[in-house]
Amino acid sequence: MEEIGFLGMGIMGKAMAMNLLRHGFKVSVWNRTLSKCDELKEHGASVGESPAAVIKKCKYTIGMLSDPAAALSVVFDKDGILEEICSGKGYIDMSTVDAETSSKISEAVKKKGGSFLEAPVSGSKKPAEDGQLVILSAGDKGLYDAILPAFDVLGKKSFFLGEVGNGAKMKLVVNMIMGSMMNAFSEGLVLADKSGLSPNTLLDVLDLGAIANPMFKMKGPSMIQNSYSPAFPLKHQQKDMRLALALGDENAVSMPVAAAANEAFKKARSTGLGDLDFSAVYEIFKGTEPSSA
Ligand SMILES: NC(=O)C1=CN([C@@H]2O[C@H](COP(=O)(O)OP(=O)(O)OC[C@H]3O[C@@H](n4cnc5c(N)ncnc54)[C@H](OP(=O)(O)O)[C@@H]3O)[C@@H](O)[C@H]2O)C=CC1
Ligand SMILES: O=CC(=O)O
Repeated sequence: MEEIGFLGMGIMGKAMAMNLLRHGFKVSVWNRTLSKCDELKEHGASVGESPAAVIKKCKYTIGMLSDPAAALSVVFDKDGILEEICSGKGYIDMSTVDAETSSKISEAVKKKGGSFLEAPVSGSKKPAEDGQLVILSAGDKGLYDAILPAFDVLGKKSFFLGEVGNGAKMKLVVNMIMGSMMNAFSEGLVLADKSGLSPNTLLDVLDLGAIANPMFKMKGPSMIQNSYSPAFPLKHQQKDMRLALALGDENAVSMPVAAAANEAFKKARSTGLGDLDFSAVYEIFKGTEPSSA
């Protein structure tokens, strides 16, 4: 396949670009903080000086940016994607954003003759490293078909969900559920501890029953040790709760559980936990500050 552009070398983007390199793809990368491209360069990537430069060089470019503001910035700002996107080129935004942001980008790219696919992912740092993401794409079907060889490396399953916005909405619903679960899990760990039970035994019991899941299994032991090295930063989980609640507003869906979870994530952010893993919301329920990160 032709050289693939990759914008955004954060936790996810770096792992995904590395994975493409490992599988023999030629990759051209860009990151706002340029030094984060160094490791990729050592592994054979070329480095572009701007999003526009990467788009100019590559037929297909992937973006993995933090939030709607960042996703819009790489498209619309100076030296952004719109300066070079044209007929025959495609942009694939894998960031988690709302449907409105995605539609804005899609319209602008299409107006320049380019094609657009949104493709947010489910799965965190480790699945990104291992090529085990779940890819939730929507938009241009031709672009989806063309980029599938790369998706097959990045993910274990790719969905095509139809018109732009459907991928974004699906991702927000999934993360709304995940954020709410993390809150219930944290409350349960505190309740076990305060009522004289062993949180470790709780993990064993949970893992054998109907609500066993990879998230409890993976995050539980480190949470009990107050260890929150970021795989999925808490500030991004709170962004996803906020965007999911807005989707609930638009559709008049009452979401009291998600609203309460959002408050806990907001509180965690306000106490300086935003850059830690989203499981650090546990500290809010314990009513303590983390002793280690
Ligand atoms: N981490 C995870 O487990 C998962 C994350 N996601 C989603 O993927 C996306 C990326 O997440 P993750 O990699 O964890 O996030 P990080 O915070 O690690 O990385 C964010 C990236 O966005 C860039 N960025 C931020 N603001 C701007 C801006 N204004 N202009 C240009 N670039 C900008 C950062 O650049 P710089 O280095 O210069 O700050 C960095 O490359 C998010 O939408 C997140 O919700 C989805 C699934 C899992
Ligand atoms: O968006 C986060 C994830 O783990 O999926």
